[in-house]
Order: sequence, then structure tokens, then C-alpha cells
Amino acid sequence: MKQNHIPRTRVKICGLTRVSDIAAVVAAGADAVGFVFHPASPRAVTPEQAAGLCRALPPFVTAVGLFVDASAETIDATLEQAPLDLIQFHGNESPEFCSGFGRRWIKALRMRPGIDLAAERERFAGADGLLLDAYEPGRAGGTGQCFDWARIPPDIAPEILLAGGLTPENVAEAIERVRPYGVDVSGGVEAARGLKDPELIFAFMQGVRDGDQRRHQPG
Ligand SMILES: O=C(O)c1ccccc1N[C@@H]1O[C@H](COP(=O)(O)O)[C@@H](O)[C@H]1O
Repeated sequence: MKQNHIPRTRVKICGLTRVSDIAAVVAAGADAVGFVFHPASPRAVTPEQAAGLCRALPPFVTAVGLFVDASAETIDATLEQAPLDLIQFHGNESPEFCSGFGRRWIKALRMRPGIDLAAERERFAGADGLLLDAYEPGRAGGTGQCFDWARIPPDIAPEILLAGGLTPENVAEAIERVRPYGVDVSGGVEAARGLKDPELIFAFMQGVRDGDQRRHQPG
């Protein structure tokens, strides 16, 4: 995914579990919603639940399904029930596995010590996007932790979705410093694990707009 000019930072809000979450995210103006199909997550939904949530989505808002090392059978069965536009692979899936579902897909890379982002970008050249998340041993993601944004090479930044510990308070600074294609948030807009908070969602979107103003300010 090559992005030379980025008019505004795209936003995905992940881990929605209720129709009221969808309403809040759509009203706030996010571009994409994420449904977590990782049973260990407090935000996990079933394919049936996700299908119902997708029905509440208006046109032009992308539905993303998040999987962590799920089997091909599980993913196929989920795709049959829920009309997902895009798959987010958040585990140790290979590029060959990721491209086997006839859907657009993004690959999450957890920023473990020593990760070679240039090599990973090459390896996942077939992805529609790369998402960078914090690394915490023993946890698949959605940790609410930031990683050191200075580790992102500037030439890769315009292609990536930045994730990991973003909040209404830090997202403007993240956008100004990293200049990513998009941002992805889960825990930072929750009132409690798995329960999104409309006010935090609105505040997050305001933070994104502030960050966009700052990133486009000359000099
Ligand atoms: O949200 C989850 O529960 C989750 C579980 C397993 C893998 C990824 C998960 N979420 C993704 O994690 C990042 C960062 O989340 P946070 O903002 O730090 O809470 C984001 O990409 C979510 O899509």
C-alpha cells in the first residue's frame, strides 16, 4: 500500500460488541469498525453477533474481522455468516495463509524487540496494509500499551495503521509524530473492558482531527 499524500488519517475502532457501539462510531465519523473473533478476548463476538452488527452499518464504513491464528475452517465459516470487507490477521499467520480467503487483508505486526520492519514489509507485500501494535509476551494484542513510535522508519510510516495504547489524549501527538495512514484503537475508547464509551469515541475522533491539523501545518 503506497500512500504519497494523506489528506486525513483514517480511523478504525476495534472490538465493538453492541449495536449502540456501531451507532456511536458511525456518528463520530470513523472509517472502519473491527469485530474480534479471538475467543480469549473480552471483546470477542460470535459470527452471528457480528452479522447482526454488520446489518447496523451504513454504506462506506468498512467491517473488519480480527483473527488470531484461527484455522482456515473457522475463518471460512465466519465469512459465510458475517459480511466482512477485510480481514485483520493478528497472530503468526503466513502471507500464504492470509491470502487464501479471497478477501482484502491487513497483517498486524507486534513490535517485538529486534523486529525488522523492512523485511516484514517485504514478506507481507501482498497485504492491503500493515498494522503495528505493541508487543507484550504472552498476549496477542489489545493490550492498551504503546510502543516507542520512534522505532517506525519514516519511509514506512505513511503506509501503516498505528495501534497500541492510543487514547483521546495521545492520538494527536501520535499522528503528528508518526504520520501514519491510519490509526486503530480499542481499549482507549472503552468505559470498561469490552464496553465502548460514546464520549471517548467522540473525543478520540476530535484528537484525530487535531492531529491532522498539526500534521498539515507548514514547517
Ligand atoms: O482487542 C482485542 O481484544 C484484541 C485481542 C487480540 C488481538 C488484538 C486485539 N485488538 C487489537 O489490538 C490493537 C491495539 O489495541 P489497544 O488500542 O491497545 O487496546 C488494535 O489493533 C486492536 O485491533
